[in-house]
Amino acid sequence: MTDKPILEVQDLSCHFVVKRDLLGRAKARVQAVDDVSLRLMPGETLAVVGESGCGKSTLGRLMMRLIEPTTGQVFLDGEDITALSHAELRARRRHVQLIFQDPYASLNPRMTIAETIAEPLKLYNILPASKRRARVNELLKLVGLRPEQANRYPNEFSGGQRQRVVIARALASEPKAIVCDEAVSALDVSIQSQILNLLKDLQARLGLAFIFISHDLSVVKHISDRIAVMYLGKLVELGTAEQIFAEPRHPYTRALLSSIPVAAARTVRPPATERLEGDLPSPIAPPSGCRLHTRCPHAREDCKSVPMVLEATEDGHANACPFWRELPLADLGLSGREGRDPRLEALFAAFERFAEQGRATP
Ligand SMILES: Nc1ncnc2c1ncn2[C@@H]1O[C@H](COP(=O)(O)OP(=O)(O)OP(=O)(O)O)[C@@H](O)[C@H]1O
Repeated sequence: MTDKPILEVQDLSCHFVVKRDLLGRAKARVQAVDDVSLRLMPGETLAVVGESGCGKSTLGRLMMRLIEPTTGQVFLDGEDITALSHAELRARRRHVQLIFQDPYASLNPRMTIAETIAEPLKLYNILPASKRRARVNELLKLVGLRPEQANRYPNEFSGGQRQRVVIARALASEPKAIVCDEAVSALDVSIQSQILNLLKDLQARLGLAFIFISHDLSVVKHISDRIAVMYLGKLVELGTAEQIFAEPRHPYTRALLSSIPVAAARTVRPPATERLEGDLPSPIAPPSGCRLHTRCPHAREDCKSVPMVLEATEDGHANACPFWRELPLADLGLSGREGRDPRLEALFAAFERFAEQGRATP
């Protein structure tokens, strides 16, 4: 890895206007992303996690300038893409690709797989028409599909195969980074691990960097180098996957981790010091100070006014709770939880039962 980020966002905010007065002036805004700074290094996987509505997808789209930031900048390979014209931006977009959750919705049902994968080759003028088919075949093989499948339509493929096609199309533009927005969430658990393995394999072969957006901490643990945790548009913690799982510091991260179910049929209720109270506040009028204070089990008076800024310790592990050293922390029992995705547990249990039956049959 070099020390120059492939993608960087600085003080990035996106406030959507959701209500206007008769004169068209903004009356209410959703603070979807608020003052976020992050760097993605070449070849790295950075996960962005948090509850639904915390701003993960908006952040992913801002990184590609698919939506315009309210304030802040996005740098791609050192170049500020928020300052580019739309024509200039189009040329740069090939370097960052986006993979969505739903492989059904992101493929055109009227285009063959070959046409779909060849699209970026044509759009970005990467190859002349005569060489595109050979490249499509290469890309199909790279994602574990067969060139003979190239003339088929998306409806002839399973969910996992379609996601492979989406990945092949993303690779066609030779990106340096891919934003995976809940890229495996819609897939069965066994297919999820195949796609995750494929992404890891492609990363090793092609030196790709990934932003991996997910609400599922047990998925990101195994594939991420670093993890950024978001709450109500703000970054609350940032560290290596090991730091986040071994020593979660922010009460929000701790609550997220302690709510990972331990086993398929058994969930352990987290201790009161690690549980959030109440519902997610409205992002239109987020709480003052630390946005978590209305739900935090450790909240004190100061939290209503304390600025929500990431502070890093020497090891680079950053979090936005200035009081984290003083928190009376319970043992989260993470050694029993880490990576124990309940769906995987169910799958392993099914395998074991199957093996048992096999042994019992003469
Ligand atoms: N175009 C939009 N106009 C108005 N509000 C929006 C728009 N897009 C997103 N939001 C709001 O911004 C906030 C963040 O949404 P976002 O989709 O980024 O969250 P998320 O963490 O990705 O959630 P999910 O996992 O459910 O997709 C939410 O309150 C959402 O309702």
